[in-house]
Amino acid sequence: MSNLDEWVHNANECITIVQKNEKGEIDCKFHPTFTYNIFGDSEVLYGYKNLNIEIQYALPSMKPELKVVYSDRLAPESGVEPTNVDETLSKYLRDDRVPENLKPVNVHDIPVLENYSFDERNFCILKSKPSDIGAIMQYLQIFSLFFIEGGSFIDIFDPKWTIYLLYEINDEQYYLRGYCTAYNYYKWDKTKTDGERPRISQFVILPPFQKEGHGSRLYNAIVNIFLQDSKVLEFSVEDSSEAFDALRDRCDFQRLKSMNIFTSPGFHLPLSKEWLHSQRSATKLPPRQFLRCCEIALTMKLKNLTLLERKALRLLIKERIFRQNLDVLLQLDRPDRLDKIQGAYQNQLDEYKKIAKKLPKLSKQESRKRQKTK
Ligand SMILES: CC(=O)SCCNC(=O)CCNC(=O)[C@H](O)C(C)(C)COP(=O)(O)OP(=O)(O)OC[C@H]1O[C@@H](n2cnc3c(N)ncnc32)[C@H](O)[C@@H]1OP(=O)(O)O
Repeated sequence: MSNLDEWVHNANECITIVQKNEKGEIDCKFHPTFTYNIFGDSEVLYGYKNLNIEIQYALPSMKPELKVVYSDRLAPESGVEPTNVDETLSKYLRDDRVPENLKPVNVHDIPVLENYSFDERNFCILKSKPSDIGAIMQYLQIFSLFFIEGGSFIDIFDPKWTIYLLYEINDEQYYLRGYCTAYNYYKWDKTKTDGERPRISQFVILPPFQKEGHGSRLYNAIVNIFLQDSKVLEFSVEDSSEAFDALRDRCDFQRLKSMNIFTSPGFHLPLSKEWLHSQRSATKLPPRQFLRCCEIALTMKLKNLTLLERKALRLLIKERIFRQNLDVLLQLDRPDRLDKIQGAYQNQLDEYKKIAKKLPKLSKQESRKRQKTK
């Protein structure tokens, strides 16, 4: 047998996802980020030389065609069973809980939430129940495995799911650029019996189109829907990733800024529980995310804070760190616990300073110096 490395391949590098338009022209090509759900934790494929796997998606139906090409395959006498690429991958290419031969979806019929242009290209965000677009959803599910760590298939027939699709429109053809699913939980409230708490579950912008602002556009369009819907009392995010956290912080901070939260009369240290409660409910953010945005804004004002205000900010952040890590911290003796909290506080402050560098500066009014008292 020749060099062993020739027969072993990283699945993420071997697989290429290709989108083709209705004329069969290539729209874009990219690799998956994760394949551990499909091929196991090592994401390794064995037993082929020069292995090349293409999953070709036909737009707009997203019907996939799998093409596996290699120059040589290990013979049975070698004692090594080559990975059954075709069979293993095919199980995930289509959600087999969806009946076959569903009526094709006409993308033009999906309700439009928003249109926008970027770089002289046109985009639209569509909103649908996944079951209404089952013919597309059956093939889209694998993208959550490919791009979200811990991603999984959703039950498209559960009416509590909503899907938001992002398409680029060119010559009246629709090109998929990303999507987001959200699940509608019930939220109890004294004043409302039909309160809802949607949770953003899967959020993907296809790799060639990341870092162009589409993720922020899609997130803001979805949040605007939540803000306009009187039934929605709060919205949250399921198992976020580092990149999505960054996007969320940036978008939430800017929205709160434009809602004048940081110029509200009660926005001063120490923050009162009443102020936090009254202001947060209008933003529909979960308490932790609302507080995080406030802490970022206060960190941006750090230079203008008095010693007492700085102490109040330190206590605010440390108290939150303590509450969030109660179980672990209570197991430490007092000096170690204080040390850990101080370290976590310092890291948090450094993180906020990094985030703040990418945010628009606070206006003079927002970051005004404390009025000197005589
Ligand atoms: C709930 C969940 O599903 S968590 C999992 C989230 N999904 C994933 O992790 C899957 C893989 N990743 C993705 O799908 C995407 O990277 C996302 C969703 C995380 C982000 O989407 P994007 O479209 O890249 O976001 P967006 O473009 O708005 O912002 C990303 C960065 O690009 C920058 N950017 C935005 N527009 C431009 C532009 N025109 N030129 C250059 N940079 C830009 C932003 O400032 C931001 O910078 P930062 O990373 O330094 O903060």
